Amino acid sequence: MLVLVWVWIFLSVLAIVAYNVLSFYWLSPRHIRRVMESQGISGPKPRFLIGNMKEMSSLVATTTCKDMTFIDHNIVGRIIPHYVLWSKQYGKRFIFWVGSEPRMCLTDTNLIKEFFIKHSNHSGKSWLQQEGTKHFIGKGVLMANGMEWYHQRQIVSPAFMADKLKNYAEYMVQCTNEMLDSLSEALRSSGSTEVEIGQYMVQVTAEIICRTAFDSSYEKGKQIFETLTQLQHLCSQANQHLYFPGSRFFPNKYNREIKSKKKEMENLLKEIIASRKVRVGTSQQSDLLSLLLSETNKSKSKKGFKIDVQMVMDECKTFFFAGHETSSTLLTWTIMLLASNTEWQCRVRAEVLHVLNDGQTPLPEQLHKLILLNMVINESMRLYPPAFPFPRMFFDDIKLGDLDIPKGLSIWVPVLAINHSEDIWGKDANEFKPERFVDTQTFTTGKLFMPFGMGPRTCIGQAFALREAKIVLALLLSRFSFTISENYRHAPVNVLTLKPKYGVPIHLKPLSS
Ligand code: HEM
Repeated sequence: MLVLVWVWIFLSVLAIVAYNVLSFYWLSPRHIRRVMESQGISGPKPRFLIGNMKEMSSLVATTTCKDMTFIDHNIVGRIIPHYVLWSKQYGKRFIFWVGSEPRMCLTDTNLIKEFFIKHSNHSGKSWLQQEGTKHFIGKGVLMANGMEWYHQRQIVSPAFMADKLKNYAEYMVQCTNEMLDSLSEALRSSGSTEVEIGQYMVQVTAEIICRTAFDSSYEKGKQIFETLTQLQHLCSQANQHLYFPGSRFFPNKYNREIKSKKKEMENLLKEIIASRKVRVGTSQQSDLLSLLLSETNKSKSKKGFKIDVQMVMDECKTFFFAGHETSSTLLTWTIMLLASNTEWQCRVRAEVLHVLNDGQTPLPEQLHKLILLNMVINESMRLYPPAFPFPRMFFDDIKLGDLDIPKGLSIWVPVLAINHSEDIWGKDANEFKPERFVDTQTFTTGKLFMPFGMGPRTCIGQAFALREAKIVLALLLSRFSFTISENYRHAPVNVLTLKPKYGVPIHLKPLSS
């Protein structure tokens, strides 16, 4: 009798699992496809489990296998060739499949605004995205959904208030001056004028986030950054197998390595946390880490949300990643643009020297006056957006403009294509022309420009990132002039952020000489 009960339980569990797998991988995608096709929206035919992943990766492999012949900013066909192909075949709104997840491409300005602003409560990061980043940044604010996201955002927001940013500016200046000193030293010791500037930008942004968010030095944070980068690469390789049910449990090379790297990183984070726990409560520190730690000391909040040590670590990983990868990319591309457009470099330098006076210690109120520099930064983010908003999945059936959107469909906004669209920016959309940003009103009205996302989930570090970019660039411009090296190979690639594949070698000349 007992055996029969066990067999019955086993078969019931098996039936539930089978139904869920069937529903997730077949019934629900089929339903979504039917609903969208009935509204005239179609796309390339997906394959079972892998969707259109194979076509996408082979298209990208073909377009990125070679360098571009000259510094051409027309990079849409290189970075998102599938968008170019499918929008021609199926129109601007089309559906493609990442594994079993259907994503609808959306380029219509009004619908994008409606989607990000009005429907953020009904949408969020999908299971596939969360699984893909789980071992790398965990369930921090970037990947959380619903009330979990809301509470986390409330907790970390004070670290990005205006008064905190003012304090951070001092660290930013200090870290930048140290980086510029090490640049001077590198030139002196090597006897060469050439440096790969990207690595200096990675270092300075890492140093800044370590000191401002975690009150730790780069030396301490360095190991974390290295482990995080290794994890990022391992996870992106392992993600190619995520479309198969249960693939994360396979004891393959990636999963084993991911497990051990994750442990290594969390041990490092635990060390930082333990050393800070001693100080929390005794000091007036209000950086990100102390805000998080003081939350762990509280008993349950009103809504039952409690932050534990794992959550603190996930938040730290999120900020280590989000707080420096994007910023270093922005700085590197901007330097590439200024190094290959020396007329603009001279104009911005003249502004910097005029506004900063001694050029050594930019004050927050002076940064607001760097209008030309701001225009250059915007133009850089338009041509080479460092990050794109993640696709968002609808968790309810909703109406978006004229469309009935079924639950389970994700929206993908091709920011790069929008930023390079001739319909929006004019015939010179692929040229470097910072003057298009002279009139800031343009962007609050017609044009869609969203380097930091939009709506309630907009980038929490936007003001931080812009302040940091202005300080680093202003100080660099006030100490050096630079030109692009003949060794520069123009080869943008998308590896979570949009990066120059071989870095950016430039020739530097100290201004005093
Ligand atoms: C040039 C620099 C940066 C760019 C272009 C950028 C861009 C973005 C974008 C597009 C999003 C939205 C993602 C989405 O909608 O899925 C985002 C979110 C986020 N960013 Fe940034 N970011 C930058 C710098 C920073 C910095 C310096 C920090 C922290 C110190 C930061 C922390 C975050 C966090 C925590 C989120 C998640 C917000 C949420 O979901 O509520 N970012 N960023």
